[in-house]
Amino acid sequence: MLSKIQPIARVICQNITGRFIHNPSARRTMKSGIRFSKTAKELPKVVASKDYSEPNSSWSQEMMKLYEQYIEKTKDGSWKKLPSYNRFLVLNEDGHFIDKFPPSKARLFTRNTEEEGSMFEYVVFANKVEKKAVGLFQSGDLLEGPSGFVHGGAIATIVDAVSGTLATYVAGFVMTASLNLDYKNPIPLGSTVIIECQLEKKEERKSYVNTRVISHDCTKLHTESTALFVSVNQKNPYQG
Ligand SMILES: CCCCCCCCCC(=O)SCCNC(=O)CCNC(=O)[C@H](O)C(C)(C)COP(=O)(O)OP(=O)(O)OC[C@H]1O[C@@H](n2cnc3c(N)ncnc32)[C@H](O)[C@@H]1OP(=O)(O)O
Repeated sequence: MLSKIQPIARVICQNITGRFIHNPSARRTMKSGIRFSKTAKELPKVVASKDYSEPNSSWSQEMMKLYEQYIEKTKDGSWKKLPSYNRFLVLNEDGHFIDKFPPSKARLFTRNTEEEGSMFEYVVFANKVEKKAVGLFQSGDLLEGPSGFVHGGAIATIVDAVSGTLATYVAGFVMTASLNLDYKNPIPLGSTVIIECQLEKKEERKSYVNTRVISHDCTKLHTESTALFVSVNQKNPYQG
């Protein structure tokens, strides 16, 4: 088992709480719902990789200004900046990687390029008490749909990613069961928008999230969305 998982372990390192798995011998229950048992000490050390939600030179002034506003909000502990990597680590309840983990070339769809600014530049902040998340999203040239505007599928992707992050943050491992979008106004390619997500209600395994995508200056509503996320045993999604 160990020889199989070592190559994967070098690449991935994420849990949604932002805590890295640098101490495999620790026995604890992660807030994400991914449970580590004492057998986790058999796992190789997992090394942190790049946090793609850190600012880079492609970020616009608008993106940076909003980022700094939200960083300010993290200072009293009410909001938390969630890190973002290009793989998602899933362990079973015994602390081992699940059998059907994607091959090592797999990348999170929204983090699949090293070319800064070309696709999805985004960062997510979350407030657990208020059950809210805010995504700051700057669209890159490779996300074009209608000339000069962002593709509707790319908008759905980033709304799914940010609202799904909120659902994961409050409910643990989830899958998107439904995602409904109303496109109100096109998003200019290259612009920065704010993605505001609110957990509307949670009923047992079901988390309902409402989302609004607005312009960086809050003057225009671009998209509205409702989504249902269903909590699943983390082993299920990869069982054929
Ligand atoms: C770094 C972190 C990043 C996090 C962000 C990630 C965002 C991206 C997330 C994704 O893209 S996930 C990929 C896209 N989604 C899928 O491929 C999911 C495919 N569907 C499934 O796997 C299953 O249908 C699902 C897990 C959603 C539910 O199957 P289950 O067998 O586990 O549950 P079940 O069918 O019993 O439904 C549980 C409850 O949800 C309800 N439900 C399920 N699907 C529904 C639906 N579509 N609409 C309304 N209700 C639904 C269902 O009625 C039931 O309600 P009750 O408990 O009240 O009876």
